[in-house]
Amino acid sequence: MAFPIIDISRIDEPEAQLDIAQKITEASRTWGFLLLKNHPIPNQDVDAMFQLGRDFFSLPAADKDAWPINDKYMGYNAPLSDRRKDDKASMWLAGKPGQLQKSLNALPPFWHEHTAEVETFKHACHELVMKLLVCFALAMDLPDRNFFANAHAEDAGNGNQFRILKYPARGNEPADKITRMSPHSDSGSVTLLFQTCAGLEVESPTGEWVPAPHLDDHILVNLGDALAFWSGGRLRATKHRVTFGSVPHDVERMSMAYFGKASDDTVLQPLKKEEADGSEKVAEKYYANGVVIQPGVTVGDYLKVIMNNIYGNGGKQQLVLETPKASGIAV
Ligand SMILES: O=C(O)CCC(=O)C(=O)O
Ligand SMILES: [Fe+2]
Repeated sequence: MAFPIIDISRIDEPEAQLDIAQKITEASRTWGFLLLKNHPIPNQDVDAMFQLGRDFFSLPAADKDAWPINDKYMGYNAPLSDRRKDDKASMWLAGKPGQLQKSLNALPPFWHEHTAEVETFKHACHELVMKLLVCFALAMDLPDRNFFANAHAEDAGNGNQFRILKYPARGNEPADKITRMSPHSDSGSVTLLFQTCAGLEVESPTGEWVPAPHLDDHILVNLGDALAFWSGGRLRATKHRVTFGSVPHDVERMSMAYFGKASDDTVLQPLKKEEADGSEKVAEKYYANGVVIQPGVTVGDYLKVIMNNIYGNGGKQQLVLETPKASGIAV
């Protein structure tokens, strides 16, 4: 089954929308990953954001290290600090619109004069996430096309997350000795992923690791566990990882991820799924990244546990070396 590539140039046209929605939703059910072609985010804005990231990461450590990622997903994540093994650095710029300018003390000074640019880019990403959420509801024939989108207001709670990543060139290290990004599924709803070159691998519908294609000017989309659970299994949160097997040893890789998530007070009650015999089945439990999600949990509570697993208590940069046994989630 070929990796899905979907042209969304006509996504706003009523005559074309249902067909595009069905293609996107089918790809999200089978692969949980797809490439968007002819999307509305200007390529020069993507390039400009990558350039900001490049300029920032090339600063001396002293200009970055004093602003580690906080529990609002803002700040810098130095190389090898995620679970002390992934060889990448990242900069988190989360929050609802306007929040970056209000949180300057959490951000390295480099970003202080770029908050407006980042906010504009995040807003464009969010608009696209909303369109995709409408597509899912349309293709699932839900009574309200905004069923998912309404829970994803851009200015709700702590807002959405945006992350710029840099994976250094691997130099003389053997490609298979380095973990770039450990296998994981994303935790929220819809992730938009921009990349400067290949390197991402995803679990195919038949369970093998396969490279996600890298095509200029396309956006990769994948789904997170909260939405997969909520959809009652109609959407798949696919495991993915980053290796450098397919990237020349002297090439660094950058990526940017916009993580659209439902507002923290959203209660996850999985949609019922009709079985072949006409009976209705509801998912009772769902395992994701060492955490159990059960019906009735809120997105906020669930994400808190995930954050804790990756970054330690309250996101205060106390690292946990082992993922704790599934616990803590209020169910
Ligand atoms: O760098 C990439 O391509 C993947 C990033 C990713 O999976 C993540 O940030 O969750
Ligand atoms: Fe991811």
